[in-house]
Amino acid sequence: MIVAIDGPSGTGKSSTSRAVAAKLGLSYLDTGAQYRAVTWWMLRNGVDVNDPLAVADCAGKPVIVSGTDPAAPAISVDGEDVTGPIRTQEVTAAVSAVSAVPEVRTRMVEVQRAAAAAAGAGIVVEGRDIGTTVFPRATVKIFLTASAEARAARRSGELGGTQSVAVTQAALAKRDAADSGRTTSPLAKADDAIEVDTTDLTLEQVVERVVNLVEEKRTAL
Ligand SMILES: Nc1ncnc2c1ncn2[C@@H]1O[C@H](COP(=O)(O)OP(=O)(O)O)[C@@H](O)[C@H]1O
Ligand SMILES: Nc1ccn([C@H]2C[C@H](O)[C@@H](COP(=O)(O)OP(=O)(O)O)O2)c(=O)n1
Repeated sequence: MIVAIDGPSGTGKSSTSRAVAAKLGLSYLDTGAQYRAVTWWMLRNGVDVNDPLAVADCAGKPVIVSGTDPAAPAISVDGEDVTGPIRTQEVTAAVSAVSAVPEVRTRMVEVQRAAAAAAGAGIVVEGRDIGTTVFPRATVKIFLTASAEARAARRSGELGGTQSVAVTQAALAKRDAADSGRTTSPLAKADDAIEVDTTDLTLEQVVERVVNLVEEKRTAL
């Protein structure tokens, strides 16, 4: 059982995926955290993140290990826990450039498929290209959306008011454009994904909808 949850930033992928995995007794994988971890490694090692050749050259170096427990998702690079450090604005600003490099993606997709193969009951995997590229035969594919205003308000809330909603909205738009516009495996809705607009739904409502969709599919299998 593979549940693929894709969508742009701030649509509720992480919160929804964790809650759905916990409710259904499935594993959970945050692929965005993996791209952030590679980006953190590049910055730490002085690699020019805007030079795709330099990034490609060392794409195979960082060893990324992701926990798959929805109650405590953790991620390490070369044995160092980077769960906190991968959320800095510096990493957020650089992650789209790093994740556009094909060599980085090839490496991460291997890690993602291995995590799914190791998950006993099944796994909820969230990202940008899970339904299109990583698991094109996923059991259920969900594509979350929300208005630009709602997404910026949510993210800005998370940053504790340290950044205005307008600045956050501009940064999200820039990242979405880069993620949707890249050549390799861009952010996209799979043809057979079910779109859920979360703008006017509470998190609980979104979780309930996704759990129902997964259970309908399970019954039909
Ligand atoms: N339906 C919703 N309504 C209101 N806030 C939400 C909803 N879904 C998620 N959030 C909040 O929005 C923020 C971003 O959610 P997150 O799950 O990290 O999104 P994503 O993984 O798509 O970037 C979090 O603070 C989360 O609690
Ligand atoms: N499957 C994925 C997941 C994320 N990415 C890239 C593109 C995103 O801007 C970054 C960070 O993803 P993440 O899900 O952590 O982003 P947000 O939580 O929405 O801020 O990683 C990707 O290219 N492919």
